[in-house]
Amino acid sequence: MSIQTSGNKQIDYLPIEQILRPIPPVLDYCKIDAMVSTLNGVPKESSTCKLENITAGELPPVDVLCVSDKGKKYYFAFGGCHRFQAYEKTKTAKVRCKIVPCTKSMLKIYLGSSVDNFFE
Ligand SMILES: Nc1ncnc2c1ncn2[C@@H]1O[C@H](COP(=O)(O)OP(=O)(O)OP(=O)(O)O)[C@@H](O)[C@H]1O
Repeated sequence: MSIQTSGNKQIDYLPIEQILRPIPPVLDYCKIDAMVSTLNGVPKESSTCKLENITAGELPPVDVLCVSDKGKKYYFAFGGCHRFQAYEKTKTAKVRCKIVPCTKSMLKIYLGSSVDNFFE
């Protein structure tokens, strides 16, 4: 659970290819393998999660920022790099998310002037 979404109980499922990930991941492959095992229904703890906190078959939702621009919605994730890898490895088409409404100028805090490269 994150500070941004602790009060948001709604879970959404977004197609993985619709989520933009501007920051290159730094990966712990043991963690990805443990998450794959959890998604496959065999809960396995990792460096950031104890077995008793795991639900077999699913991973905690990823926070996704949603920006509307010129009638189109754009989705950005700045975290969740291990969960995305686990979803790709298990060929899971939809990512379990918590969606946070955001504006282009808020996004600029993270992306600087390169923010415009992400919009049509
Ligand atoms: N093997 C696992 N099975 C189920 N849940 C896990 C497992 N490992 C970690 N988690 C949970 O997944 C969430 C994300 O973990 P973690 O932050 O380590 O990875 P991440 O997907 O790279 O996210 P971020 O980049 O935002 O840190 C946490 O709530 C953590 O408790």
